[in-house]
Order: sequence, then C-alpha cells, then structure tokens
Amino acid sequence: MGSRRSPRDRPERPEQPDQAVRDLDPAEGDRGFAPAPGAPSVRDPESLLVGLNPQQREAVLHSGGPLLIVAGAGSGKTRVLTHRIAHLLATRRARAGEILAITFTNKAAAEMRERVEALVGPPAKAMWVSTFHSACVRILRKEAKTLGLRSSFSIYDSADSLKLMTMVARELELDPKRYPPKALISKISALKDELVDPADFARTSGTAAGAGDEFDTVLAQAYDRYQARLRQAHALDFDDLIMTTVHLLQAFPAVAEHYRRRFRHVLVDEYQDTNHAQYMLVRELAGISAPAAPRPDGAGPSGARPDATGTDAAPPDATGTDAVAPGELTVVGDADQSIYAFRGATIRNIVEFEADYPNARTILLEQNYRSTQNILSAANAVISRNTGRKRKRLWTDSGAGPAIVGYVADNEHEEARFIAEEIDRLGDSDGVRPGDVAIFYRANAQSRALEEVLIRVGLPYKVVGGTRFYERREIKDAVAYLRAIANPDDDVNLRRILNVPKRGLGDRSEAMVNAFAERERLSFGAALARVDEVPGLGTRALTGLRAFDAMMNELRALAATGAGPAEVLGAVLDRTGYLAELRASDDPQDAARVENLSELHAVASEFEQSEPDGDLADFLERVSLVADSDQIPSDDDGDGAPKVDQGVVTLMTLHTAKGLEFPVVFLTGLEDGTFPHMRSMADETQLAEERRLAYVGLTRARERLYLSRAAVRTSWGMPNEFPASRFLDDLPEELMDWRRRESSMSVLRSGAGYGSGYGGSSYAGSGGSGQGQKKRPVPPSPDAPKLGSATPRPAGDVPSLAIGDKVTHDAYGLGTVVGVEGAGANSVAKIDFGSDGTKRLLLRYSPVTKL
Ligand SMILES: Nc1ncnc2c1ncn2[C@@H]1O[C@H](COP(=O)(O)OP(=O)(O)OP(=O)(O)O)[C@@H](O)[C@H]1O
Ligand SMILES: [Mg+2]
Repeated sequence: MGSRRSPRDRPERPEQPDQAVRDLDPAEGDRGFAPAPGAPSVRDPESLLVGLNPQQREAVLHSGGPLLIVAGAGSGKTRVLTHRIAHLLATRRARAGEILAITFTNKAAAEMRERVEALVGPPAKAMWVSTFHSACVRILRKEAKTLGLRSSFSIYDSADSLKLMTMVARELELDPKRYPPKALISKISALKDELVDPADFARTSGTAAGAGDEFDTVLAQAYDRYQARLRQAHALDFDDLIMTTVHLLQAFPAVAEHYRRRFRHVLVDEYQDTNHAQYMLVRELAGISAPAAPRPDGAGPSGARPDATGTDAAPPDATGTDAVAPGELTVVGDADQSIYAFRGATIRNIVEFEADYPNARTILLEQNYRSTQNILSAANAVISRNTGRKRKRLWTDSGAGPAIVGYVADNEHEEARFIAEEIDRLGDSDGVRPGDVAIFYRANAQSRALEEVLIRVGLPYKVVGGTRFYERREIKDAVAYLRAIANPDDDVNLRRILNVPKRGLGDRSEAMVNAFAERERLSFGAALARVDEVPGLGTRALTGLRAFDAMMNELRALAATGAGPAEVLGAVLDRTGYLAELRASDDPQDAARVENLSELHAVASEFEQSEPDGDLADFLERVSLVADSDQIPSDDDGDGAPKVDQGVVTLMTLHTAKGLEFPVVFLTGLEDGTFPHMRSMADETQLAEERRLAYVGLTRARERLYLSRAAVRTSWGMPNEFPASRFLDDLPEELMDWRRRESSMSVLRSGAGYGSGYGGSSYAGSGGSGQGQKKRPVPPSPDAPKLGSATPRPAGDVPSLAIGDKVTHDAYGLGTVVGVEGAGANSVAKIDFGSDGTKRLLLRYSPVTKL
C-alpha cells in the first residue's frame, strides 16, 4: 500500500493541515461573506442558465441519480458547479443548509462561496462550502461525544505528529536509524488515506498472527501505540480527520442518517484528486450504496470500521439501513489533471465512477472558454502522449491568439531577467498589470532566483501556497548558524540553533545556561564557554553543551581562516548533521528543504564570485537586505486582496496552480531534470503524472503563454547543464515563437556558471534546436544523488586544444575547434559541431576528447 505513495519526489503538501484547520472556527455557525451591495436575494432561475452551453445547462438542471461531469481544463466545470448550486437555491429545489460543496483548497472554497453569493445573495450563507478536512472537523466537533472525544479535541499538525511518534518510538525502544519516526509517520499517513486502522493493518500484514516482515511488525506496534497516545491526548492528526469521520458514519447509522437528511446535495470539485478515504466519505455522506466488489487497490470492500473509536457499536450495514433516500451527488473532474497520486489519490475514482454508480449520468463538456486555440493545442499536444486516457475533443471559438513564446536562457538568473523584462514590456505595450501575471515552477526552491530579480526591478509579487524564500524554516536555521558564527554574542540566533538539529539540549538546560549568563552579566555565547561553572546541569546536558560550543568554535575558526560563506555554510550543514537528517527522511517536505538549502548555497557561491573580498559578515549583510526588502512588495496577508491597485505578480508551484486561471502565464524551468523532475524520470508512472502536471500548468493561461528554460542551473555551487524538457519536444513548431533558441553560454565569460554532466549523470548539454534535444540524457537512477552533481575533471586532465583540432563530445559528437580562450583549468573552447551548432564549452566541465 505504501508503495503506491512513493515517498520520492513528493512536493510539499498543497495545503498544510494547520492551515486548513486554522481557517475554520468550529464554534461559528454558517458564516459567509457579506453579499455584494445590491445583490439580488434570490435570482430568477432562468437568468442562471443564460450563457451556458447545452451540456452545461443539462448539468445544471439534472436531478436524481449521481452526476459525473468529466471535462478538460477550462471547460466550465467549476462554473457549472456554482451555477448548479445557485439554481438549486433559486428554484427552491434545495435550501442552502442542505448543500455541501467540497473543493480542494481554502482559496478555492472561498472563491466558490463568493461566486454563489454573487449569484443568489445572502441565502447562500447557510451552505457548507469547504475543503474535505474543514468539513470533517465541523462534523467531528459536533459528534465528538459519540466518539468519546472532547469536542475541543486538538488537531495535530505534522510537527506535532512527528513529536508524538518520536516519543512512541522511544517508548518502544526502536532504533531510530532503522525505524526513523518520520518514515513511520509517513507510512501511517498512507495507511490512513486507505482507511486502514491499526487492527486492520495488524490483520492484513499478518503481524497479528505473528507473521509479516520485521518492518511491518514494528510498524503495526508503532501505529497502535501512536493511535492510543493520540486518543489519550484527545487529539486527532490531519489524516485522522477524514478516517475518523468515515468510521463515525459507518459505525453509527443514526449519525450517518442525520447528515444524509441534512445534505441533500453533495458537490465535489477536482474529484480526480480524491483519495480512497475521501471517496468513502463522499459516498457515506451522499448515502449511496457501496459497490459490491472490493476495491483492488484499497483496504477492503468499504473500509467499515465498527470499532474505530474504542466503543462497541454494532457493525454497520454497508448498504445503509436508514430510510433516507440517497442525496444528489455531483462530482466534477478531469482525469488528465490528476496530480496527487503521490498522496494516494486514485484516478480510478473518476474512471470507474460509472461502474461504482450504475445509475449515474455522465456529461462531457468539450468547449473551452478559458484559453486561446494555440494554448489549447499546446496542452493537447503534451497530454496526448499519455497512454490509457480517454481522448477528448476540446475546442474553443476564441481564436488562435498570440503564438506561445519560447525562451532559452543561459541560466536561472537570465531566465528570471527575461521574465521581469517581458512583464514590464507587456505593461507598456498591452496594459498588462502585474496582477494578470503568474509564474509557475516545479519545485519551491526555484522561486529564489525569480524573487531576487522581481525585488531588484521593483515588481510587486506574492508567493502563493508557499513561504517566501528567506522565511523558510531551513533557510532561517542555516542563516542563524552563520550569524552565530559571525557574532558569538548573537544570543537570539545562538539559542535558535542550540538544539537544531536535535542534540538533547532541551529547554531546561537552555534556561540554566541563560540564568547563569544573566547572573554573570555574560552573553549566552560567553556563558556557553564557561558551561562547566553552570550549576545544576546533568552530565548529559553538560557534555552536549560542551560539544556544541566546541563545534561552533571550530566553525568560527574556519571562517577566520578566510573561508568564503559558501564553504562555511557547507561546513555548517555537514558538521551539524542538519543536511544528513533531511536527506535520510522520506518526507517530501524534507526533500524540498534540501533543495532550498542548495539554493542558499548557490546564493553564497554567487556572492563569493561577485565579491571576492567579501567575508561572512558582508554576506550576512547582503542576505538581511534581501530578506528585508522581501517584505515590501507583498499584499497584506498573502491571500487576500492585494493592496496595490495593479495587483501583484503571483508565484506558485504547478501543484498550487490547479483550478486557477491567469491572462498571462510564465511556465519556467522546462528542463529534463527540473520538469519533469529528476526523480520522476526513471519511472513511467511518475512521468505520466509529471505530464499531467504540465497539462495543468499550460491550461492555466488565458491569452499569453511563455515557456522558458535555463541551459544551466546551479546547485551546491556546481553548475549543471540541463537539456530541454521532453515536454517542449511535443509542441508543434508552428505554435511557437522562439525569442531565443539557444543559450549563448555568455555565462562562461563571467565565470558564473557552466558545465555539463562530465563524470556525473551525463546530461547532453544545452542548445540544439531550442525546441528540444535530440540526444536524451540517460535518466539517473533513483538512487542517484538527490541533487545534480557535475564533477569537474582534475586540472591536469583538461585537454589543451588549438584551433583546427578535431574533438568528440559525448552528446554533440564530432566537432572542430574554432576558437580557444584562457588556459589550463579555465580554458574555454569554441567548437563547431556541424548541425548541432557552435558551442562555447568550459573544458573542465565538458565531456570533450581530443582526437
Ligand atoms: N458558458 C460559458 N460562457 C462563458 N464563459 C464561460 C462559460 N463556461 C465557463 N466559462 C469561463 O471559462 C473559464 C474556465 O471555467 P472553469 O474555471 O469553470 O473551468 P474548469 O473546467 O473548472 O477548469 P479547470 O479544469 O482548470 O478547473 C472561466 O473563466 C469561466 O468563467
Ligand atoms: Mg475548475
């Protein structure tokens, strides 16, 4: 089961548990937004059908059995949902309190509520429009007594869950190296997505009967103990919210009946991204019979858990014994936009909807109202490469629109510069406002280069669904180390990192050192140097504090010898074990943290190159300036209405972009290894999901679409050359307007970044047609290093070339040297590779052999 949720390459969760729940005030009744001034209280139902096409109209008017609307991006699925809700209210087929609408993010939920209120006014307030998790919290708070829970139960976020699992692991005396708490938690989360509780797991894994492998045996024990501890604490973790609600509805028919009577209409947007637990929840709420056959991928026929809560209720009847007629269920989705398989979402929920609900009506929508034909054609070209999908005929009558702009940048900075200049230009020539523009990327770490340029040129922006680069926890931790190294008396930063990563120096030890420091009028750092004199410390704490102080002093000594900030940062991440801990984790958030730290390392390397005389303090000063200006061009809360009239440019990952639309979209980092992500490249299933992600990204654009890539990206100070993304290869040439097809590699002259996978994962290099790379790199194996690793050859091995020499290059083949600059380790050759063009290559990093 866990294997379906590959831990590799899982982007950050689209919505943090705490966020989902924070927005919710359980004590609050049905609270809505204020209606627009002058909004009609209830619309004339006919007016709600105006402008809809026949299929959309049919979907709005449908009544009776389950309704599935499957359609490509931008065909009005969400619009149909909102109009259907409004129409139900306007015709009085439903009261607002009878409606439960579920979407994927809080932002989408707020938008949907607003849209319905705009259509029907205040009566819409009593609707439940929320995410799966928020709806479950509301139900659970109300029904807590039935479950023997306090209605004020706590909700554990991922940090709390990890803390609890660490305690459990300690109690069970588990070896943290073999059974890292993070790995256990992530497996448990996957089990909960499948509605598998501890008893189920013990049974199905065979561990209850004393069989099962060692890991499963430990996992079963840890899971059981973890749940018991949660119960003791009157707490539920994020995944429990859904699993417990499903179990509640299954175990207590009277409760289920209550909600079925209440929610006569259940509507779900983005249905393709529901996982098994969410699927079951929808079915329980709508009161629709379970399919007879067990799900091959799931935990059992219905996942029914009579004893989920420690009570001894009678086993539920999976078909429902209540007298309530099934409610009306409407789900809308697009199998081509399923991008959460890594979290257990299964396309099967949509593909086999009709099989699960034999009386279901399916409506297809084929007209796209969002994008120009060029954008649609590009999206279709990319997605049509996926096998096993239903063909769709999406069309639009909005005209071809401008060509799709392609751009090959030398590196990530130049890519960012191009985007900023283009936004500026569009503003002057077409009146495009910053608020019309979105920039997408595959991984959070990519935002850094973009943010820096936007700050420099003064374009206001916000990062949606993520944290601005310098506010990310790992970046703050790393910078805190550097500050504490540069200034031993920087108490705030020193205390921030005293126990990061965990080294057994708890609050008590810190308080004792602090008390000593205050008494002796010392800084905290100076008190650490005299830790032997601090009264009351236990031996373990004393040893830990001494070791910490010694480590910090060594790092300070390194900085004092003139090591650059990149080297000091590398030493910090290495010596403290910070990086090793993140790398050992199979939590996707930790993989993203490693990428972010690599970005910080790149910042430090760039600083070293641009300011060869700068020291650590100078670097930190630069960082503070950027981090501070980071605050300026933002909207008030990152989510609400922008303060600036013109709006702000929106930056987000492709995952966050789902369901949204923008007049102008920049899709960046189209390189094999960046997008598709390096860790997805060796696996067909994961590649298919990356392709769906590309389809999501491309179809967000209404009028203008820009696709860019950087020939070279730097990680851990090592420039890596990336070939064009395979998704670019799929685009018909006639759709494209290539502003720049080939990297000039001018970057070589500045010495800022270059290289190829010489000795590393043999990337073929940049260039070629700009549209793509004829020679594909060998996809790195899944165990390849997590980050790119271009290894320079030793200086002595750099070939010495002269004009006229014949060479071979691993990717470009035979070539003739037409120019040489520099000598030794820094020599750059200009080589004519015939049809592949003329390349400037830094020989130290290039797989070139003299013939
Ligand atoms: N009949 C229509 N007439 C005019 N505009 C429409 C019509 N139907 C939808 N639209 C517009 O088309 C755009 C896309 O609609 P919507 O967001 O509902 O599509 P979607 O199918 O939910 O897309 P996605 O798959 O990306 O979630 C919106 O701007 C919407 O207002
Ligand atoms: Mg939608």
